[in-house]
Amino acid sequence: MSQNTVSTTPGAEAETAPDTMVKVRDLKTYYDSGGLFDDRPVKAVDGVSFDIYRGETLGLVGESGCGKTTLGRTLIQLEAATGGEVLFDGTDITSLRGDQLYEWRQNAQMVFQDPDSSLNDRMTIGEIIREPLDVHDWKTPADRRERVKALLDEVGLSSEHYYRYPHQFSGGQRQRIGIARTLSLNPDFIVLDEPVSALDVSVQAEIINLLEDLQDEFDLTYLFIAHDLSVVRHICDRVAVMYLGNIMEIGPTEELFTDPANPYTHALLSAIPKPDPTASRDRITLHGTPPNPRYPPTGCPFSTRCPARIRPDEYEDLSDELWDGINGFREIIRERMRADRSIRERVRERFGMETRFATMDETYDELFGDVAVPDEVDRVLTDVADIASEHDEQDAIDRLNAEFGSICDGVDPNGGAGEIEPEYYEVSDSGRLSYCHRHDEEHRETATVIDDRS
Ligand SMILES: Nc1ncnc2c1ncn2[C@@H]1O[C@H](COP(=O)(O)OP(=O)(O)OP(=O)(O)O)[C@@H](O)[C@H]1O
Repeated sequence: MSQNTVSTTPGAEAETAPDTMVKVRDLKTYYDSGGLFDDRPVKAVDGVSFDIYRGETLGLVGESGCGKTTLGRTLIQLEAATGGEVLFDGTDITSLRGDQLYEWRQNAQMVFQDPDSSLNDRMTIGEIIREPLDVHDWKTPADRRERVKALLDEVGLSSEHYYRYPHQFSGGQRQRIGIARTLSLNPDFIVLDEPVSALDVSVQAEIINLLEDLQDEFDLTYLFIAHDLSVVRHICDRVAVMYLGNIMEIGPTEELFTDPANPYTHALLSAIPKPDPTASRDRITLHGTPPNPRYPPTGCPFSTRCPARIRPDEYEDLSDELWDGINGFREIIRERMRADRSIRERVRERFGMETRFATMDETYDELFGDVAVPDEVDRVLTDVADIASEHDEQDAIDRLNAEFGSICDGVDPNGGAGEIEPEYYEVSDSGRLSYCHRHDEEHRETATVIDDRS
């Protein structure tokens, strides 16, 4: 992959880009955490910018909890944005209220993952599909009945199903009913939130084919949220990869799958089980779980687990094992800092009694017991362990960062005080974007760094 070092703002290439339907700019959706002692919000979507082109299927992938559903819901205003803009054909829908929002909603709908819980069991199929038409007072009751019958036909059901109830249908048929309801007001844009994940594998392909047919017939634009990357590869024109409320990479599907640019995309793709177990691509083990979105790390959101995290020059030659151990150490200290320790636990600690939290010595032994640690590194790590043992976790992390931190942790290499975040870099001729410092030409490319590890 040729590395293009020009950093850019997503959507900046709009003049030559295909017809843009939705422009998302610095969108944030935070949830109040309702914490008694800590009122920091859950940063479910933490400043994303991207475009959705008319008529395309844009995939949205990432681990559970990274903010996919929240982003999808915010795009159609089922969730209120905390900040930023969602421009649909130029109108910022985050600022619509009352009648205007109600009118606009006809244009954008959502298909939910679980067709069991999204259909009201006490309503007939006809009533369920007709409800949006009734709510919007669409034409006459007779027109509505006709429209519902036509929609039943469109989704592969029949008009006889009008007076039946959801429990009389299979999972796949119920999802067809959900799709018919979604189509009733003739939307332009549909968020498909894991539309086939709850269905039997044998039925998934049928629903995917139906969605593709409907897209062609009604010129629909889809945001397709999914866990299953093989489905995404099959159905999506472009893919956005999300991690901890941020979009890490976005670009054409095939390109992104065959030549990922962002370290997180590498990691996500390497976790796909391969049909051929002897295939050469190595699995990158992602250590730990994603950080809590109430306490995202400083700098790059993926820095705490990144297999290609940039190191300070003097530590470039440390073994990967030791480097991973140091990163794990930092995460454990971060966790301790935020652990929701019960009052009882705190009292026990206060009186020097044992608690369920491992001591720093135990942690240190576990991480570094079997690893060769050069003396100068050992001195720093022992120092950090001592500071953390005194519950000065922030001081311990500051000490770790001062020694081992890099631009990825938000540390300014020029000694500035502000926190540095990555920028988007254009990484291919198609305009694919990746959010990672590695694309700056002064650093080695991600693919090389990852290859060297394996
Ligand atoms: N109503 C809410 N109130 C508080 N926190 C929420 C709420 N909804 C979601 N969250 C939190 O926001 C973060 C993002 O959740 P979201 O459901 O958007 O992720 P996701 O990627 O869709 O996950 P999944 O794939 O499991 O559906 C999670 O940490 C989640 O716990």
